[in-house]
Amino acid sequence: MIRIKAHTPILDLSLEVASRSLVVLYGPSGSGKTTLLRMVAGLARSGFYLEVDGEVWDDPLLKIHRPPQQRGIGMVFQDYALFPHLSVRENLALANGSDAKRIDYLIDALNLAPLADRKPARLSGGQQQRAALARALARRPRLLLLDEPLSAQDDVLRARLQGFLLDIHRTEGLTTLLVTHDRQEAARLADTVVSMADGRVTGQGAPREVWGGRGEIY
Ligand SMILES: Nc1ncnc2c1ncn2[C@@H]1O[C@H](COP(=O)(O)OP(=O)(O)OP(=O)(O)O)[C@@H](O)[C@H]1O
Repeated sequence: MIRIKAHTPILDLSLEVASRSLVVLYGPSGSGKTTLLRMVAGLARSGFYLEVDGEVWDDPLLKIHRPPQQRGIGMVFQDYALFPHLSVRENLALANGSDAKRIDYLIDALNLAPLADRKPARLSGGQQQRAALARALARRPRLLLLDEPLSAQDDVLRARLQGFLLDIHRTEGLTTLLVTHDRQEAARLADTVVSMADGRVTGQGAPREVWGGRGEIY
């Protein structure tokens, strides 16, 4: 279970989601989705309590703050944050240099094989996004934090990568928090949708509970 209670000027919410579930954060621009992911990642420090599987990661009263590198997370934020002086393969190796098989698997699964020796500046936006996703997975995280991870992909690749994400989420027993603005993507991927507006949670449940029907656009 992930439990978070935030009382900040930007976020005012109390949220519980099950471990090993794929949680989609859904809401208008500025509703606080990225801020919530940054809190779980350990990139924000004050005004919230966070507990993951019974371990307290942030508690302002007890002055507890677990550093990001000790959280077992893989993350893709909107700036990708790839190291510019390293090739795709070297970026992945920095995350998990001891597991070449894992790196080869991810390079292949994310359609990066012909690009593995290129530096980020010589990649398209969609290719950089896939490299960032590969790097997030390279370190075998237990918690995956994805801020619109497929937004720069074409429709065909996007559908295939949704399948890949679902598959790796399930087979590796990950807990995944994913932001998307695409309701069909949310309906396909989510065990649970958390809808947000103005820094608050406005709904939580399976896609059909939150949106009705089969969770599709209507
Ligand atoms: N560094 C910051 N300093 C002050 N306010 C910020 C900062 N970053 C974000 N905000 C504000 O916090 C609120 C939530 O922003 P956040 O980026 O979490 O929204 P979001 O739901 O992820 O939006 P989007 O869908 O556009 O990415 C917004 O009102 C935004 O203006």
